[in-house]
Amino acid sequence: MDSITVHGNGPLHGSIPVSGAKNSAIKLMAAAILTDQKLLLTNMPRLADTKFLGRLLQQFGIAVDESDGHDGQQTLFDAREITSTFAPYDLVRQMRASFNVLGPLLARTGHAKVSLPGGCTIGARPVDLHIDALTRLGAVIELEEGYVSATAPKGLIGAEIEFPFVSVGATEHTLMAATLARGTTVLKRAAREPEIGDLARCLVMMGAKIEGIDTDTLVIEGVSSLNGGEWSVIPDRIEMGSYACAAAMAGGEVRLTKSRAELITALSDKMIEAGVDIIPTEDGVIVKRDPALRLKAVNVATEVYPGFATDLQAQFMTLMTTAEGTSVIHENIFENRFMHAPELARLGAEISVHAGEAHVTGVEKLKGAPVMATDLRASVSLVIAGLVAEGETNIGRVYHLDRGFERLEEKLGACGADIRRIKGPPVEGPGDDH
Ligand SMILES: CC(=O)N[C@H]1[C@@H](OP(=O)(O)OP(=O)(O)OC[C@H]2O[C@@H](n3ccc(=O)[nH]c3=O)[C@H](O)[C@@H]2O)O[C@H](CO)[C@@H](O)[C@@H]1O
Ligand SMILES: C=C(OP(=O)(O)O)C(=O)O
Repeated sequence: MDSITVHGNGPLHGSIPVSGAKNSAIKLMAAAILTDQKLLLTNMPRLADTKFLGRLLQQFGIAVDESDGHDGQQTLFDAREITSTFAPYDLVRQMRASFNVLGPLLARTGHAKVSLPGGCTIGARPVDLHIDALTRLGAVIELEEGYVSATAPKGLIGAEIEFPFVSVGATEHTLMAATLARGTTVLKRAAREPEIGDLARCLVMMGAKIEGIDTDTLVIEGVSSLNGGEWSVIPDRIEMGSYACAAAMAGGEVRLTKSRAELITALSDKMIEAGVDIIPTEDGVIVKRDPALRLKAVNVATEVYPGFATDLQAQFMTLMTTAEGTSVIHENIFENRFMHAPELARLGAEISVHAGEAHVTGVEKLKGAPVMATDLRASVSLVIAGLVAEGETNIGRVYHLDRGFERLEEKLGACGADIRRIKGPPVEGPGDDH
């Protein structure tokens, strides 16, 4: 199991290219199941999660070929023939988003058996909304021995579905299935995250008929088959926001490229309020902070898009650990997403957590210590803290980080960070506990 060591060594200066979005790439990969033609995804991040989902797709008989192309890293999917529609527990347990193959398999072949994903450290994360929505589309679903067995004896049939609350995964899952359903599907209270827009636009490129993209009501007119094609994955706003927090924490000037400023507006607004300079550019932002000036504490509450992303909450909490004053952070999406707080406390942060609320009182200095990554975004929040902590911070269990951050040491190292990976024995899959 690898670990990462960081020595706090002052401001960052340089440029970081933002990779393709993990949370878009893995849904686009699932969309490859929907067509018997080739789908080429460009601007693909190479991450533990994409590698792992690639292996699951191969198990269904889908050819997956990674290469370098005109738009950087790319992967070609060929789902001409689906030879298996079974996703075993061992493969789904290691990555929750693997569950999202259920709808596409069902829509394409009429049957699928996929393991329930189970809980993870950030919350229980049930899939009841996914199952209810697929049932509304005419799927016959049985739950037995931890598996969801689904059939669509007459094919999927369009329906009007109003989600009881906003779910990113359930919106994407139902959207994919509905593209091949007979008739019209209306999804109300749909999530509007940019990754859903990316998925919907790729599906339209493949021949799907979707209206209302980027709104909370999606109208899908089912078609009998989808085509292949080529699609470039949108930039990863969570990776971009994480590096913005890193630059703000360490001070200095970092240019984030290959992205779009508006993808992180909710975060930028809070960072500006705290005293960070964020300058939009043609392909991203410049993040600037005079290391001699202390940031001000500001409050945040996580919300569905376009609100403040839960996936940036841990990183922002780290930023607040050395700000002047007390910041109140509400986590409204996941019931247990403050696992990084006790780890940050090991570095000297003053944080108290009660239910869904954390109070962070800024300290003058953090001090290096051994800490443990508990989930993906928690792990990067510890790296960010390590950039300013006096002495050495060693972060264990970085297999969590490898799920979603491509070449992190290289990207931060190029801006002057003193960061290195210490190799340990390999971990099978993206890791067990998420
Ligand atoms: C791979 C991926 O894209 N993951 C993202 C996705 O996760 P994911 O799609 O799992 O998140 P959801 O939006 O579905 O979850 C939101 C809330 O709804 C609950 N819920 C969800 C589905 C359901 O059937 N029943 C239910 O109760 C969840 O437990 C959670 O409390 O959106 C989250 C919220 O922006 C992000 O943090 C994750 O990074
Ligand atoms: C929680 C995340 O991912 P997943 O939904 O795959 O666990 C994340 O990307 O921060």
